[in-house]
Amino acid sequence: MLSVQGLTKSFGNTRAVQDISFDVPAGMTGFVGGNGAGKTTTMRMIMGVLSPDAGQVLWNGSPTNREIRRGFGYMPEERGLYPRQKVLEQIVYFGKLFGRDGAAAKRDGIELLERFNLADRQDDMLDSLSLGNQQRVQIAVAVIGRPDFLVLDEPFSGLDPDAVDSMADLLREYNARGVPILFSSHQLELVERLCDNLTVLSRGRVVASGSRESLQRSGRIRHRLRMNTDVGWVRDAQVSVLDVAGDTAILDLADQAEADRLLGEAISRGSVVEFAELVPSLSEIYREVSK
Ligand SMILES: Nc1ncnc2c1ncn2[C@@H]1O[C@H](COP(=O)(O)OP(=O)(O)OP(=O)(O)O)[C@@H](O)[C@H]1O
Repeated sequence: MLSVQGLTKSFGNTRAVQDISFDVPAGMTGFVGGNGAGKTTTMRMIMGVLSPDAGQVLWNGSPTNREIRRGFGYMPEERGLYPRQKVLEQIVYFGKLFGRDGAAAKRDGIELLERFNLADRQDDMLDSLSLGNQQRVQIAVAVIGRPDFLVLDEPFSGLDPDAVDSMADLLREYNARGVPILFSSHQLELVERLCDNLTVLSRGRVVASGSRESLQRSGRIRHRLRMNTDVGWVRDAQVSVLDVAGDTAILDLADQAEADRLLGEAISRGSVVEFAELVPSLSEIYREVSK
């Protein structure tokens, strides 16, 4: 597990991140936040590209160093590949930098290119590929060293739906092998689809962090009541009413006792068609904590 502890970083007078702490356990962790929230700065500190003003990064309980970070795969925001180098050569080159044997890196590189439908482009120059395809090569480079941990800065941006799916499949596979993944994204529907955990930054601070389950249970759970009759009466039922429209009401109930009381009153007034908890989606949680 990776732990970020109290990281702080300023650029001149700009406080990019301030005393942020969160864990990246096994599974996939979505790292979200508005423009300038501090995601890239945090990822760069995790990778040792930037040094923090304060705080530390732990990997399985030990402070990270160059050697530990050699086991981390990274897809930086500024996609740092060589435009005038052949695709496969480039993947093999990075594989060797990560200590892989050349032949093994070549074998894995070809397999990765096949997965991304790029096998026939392996001897082409990188800059002859479309941007989306260059991004697929960039992810191949991030995983060619067989990383223990993956840090991916906006891996899905600019990809078409097929490329998103093949990227997502690849990440799930690494995840299943026990590689924790931290990825940033502005695409909340993807975060919703892929993530077990979520960390939300807002203006350089962590405003929510944890498993999907714990985050969904931490706020107040809303309820939807639908009856075979008008539910306008809930306005006088001394509960917090978020919305009423005809036969349906959305309610913010304090606890089980309040839910039981409301349901009892509903039954005494007609037939209850639905009385259900509305568990928030990760996107809703994101919007709520980022206000
Ligand atoms: N090298 C730098 N020099 C000066 N300011 C910087 C530098 N890098 C980041 N910042 C500032 O730090 C803050 C956080 O930026 P960062 O790139 O980490 O945010 P982000 O969450 O990745 O944003 P985005 O979603 O727009 O990529 C911003 O105010 C940014 O302008």
